[in-house]
Amino acid sequence: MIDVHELTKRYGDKTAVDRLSFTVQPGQVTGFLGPNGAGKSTTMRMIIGLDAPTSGTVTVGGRRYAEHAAPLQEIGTLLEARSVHPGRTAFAHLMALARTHGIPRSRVDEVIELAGLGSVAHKRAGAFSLGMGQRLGIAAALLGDPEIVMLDEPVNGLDPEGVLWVRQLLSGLAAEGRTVMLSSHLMSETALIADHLVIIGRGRLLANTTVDAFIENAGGRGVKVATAEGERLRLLLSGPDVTITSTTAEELVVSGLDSRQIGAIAVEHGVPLYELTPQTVSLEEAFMELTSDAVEYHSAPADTARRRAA
Ligand SMILES: Nc1ncnc2c1ncn2[C@@H]1O[C@H](COP(=O)(O)OP(=O)(O)OP(=O)(O)O)[C@@H](O)[C@H]1O
Repeated sequence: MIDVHELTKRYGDKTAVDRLSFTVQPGQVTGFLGPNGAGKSTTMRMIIGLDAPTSGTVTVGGRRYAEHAAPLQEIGTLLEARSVHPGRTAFAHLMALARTHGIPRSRVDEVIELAGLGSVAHKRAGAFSLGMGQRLGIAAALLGDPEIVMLDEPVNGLDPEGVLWVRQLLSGLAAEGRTVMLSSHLMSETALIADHLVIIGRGRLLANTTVDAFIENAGGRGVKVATAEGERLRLLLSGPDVTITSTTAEELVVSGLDSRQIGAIAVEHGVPLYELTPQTVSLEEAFMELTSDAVEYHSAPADTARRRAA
């Protein structure tokens, strides 16, 4: 468990983190969200003692980070994906880290496999793509087989296969009872990976909620379905936990069933579909609404910018 209590960090006049309190529980994936500059990295740096709080406390597994004899085995972190010597191979980088903690070579081989780095393990890390660098960072975080894993923007730069890999990896770690925290500034992406959300803006806590509750508040997990047989499909999909609204005769928004279930029912009854789209827009909008007062730099709406330029 990570326990953040009344944590505050000031840089001169700037308050980066403002009396922030939350806990990250074991057995689930917690998404730590906020717009750029919200204070996520600063908070994570304080969690592992890279920055000293101005006030407040934070403990990792019941103790301050510095009090752990072998921190790598307590909490694995990815904070700066590119903090690898570019001339070193992935293997050499992980081996060097392992030696500082008495971790055997067999574990290095294991995390290389786990991170899908087998074919590039002996290539210089400086030549790695952003995605490969992220995988190496995640491999390093897992090296000590830690009970707590904290990753800063782990899916940044990953292709869809990489995002899926991170998702499966993190939910697997959580299922083993570990504490998993990842930061992001992308709501819809995080909602796919996380079970719980801690959302901050301007260093302050804005929401501490389950993903399901957040989605429910944002209008539910709707799926947009378009068909020429709207009325028939509505009857076929109806059920006690299903809500269906329609914007036009050919368009339904369904909650309570996912797109896979809707597609299967449509095929079973021979109803042709033109569109079957899980709606994530409302989620992103709800996040933007929640954090809008906390965004440091607002961009002008596109039409205002165009008018100004004209
Ligand atoms: N060393 C520093 N000195 C002065 N100000 C800082 C320092 N580090 C961070 N800040 C400021 O503190 C605020 C929070 O920054 P932080 O990097 O923690 O945000 P973030 O949520 O991680 O953002 P991003 O998503 O852009 O990484 C920002 O306004 C930032 O400019």
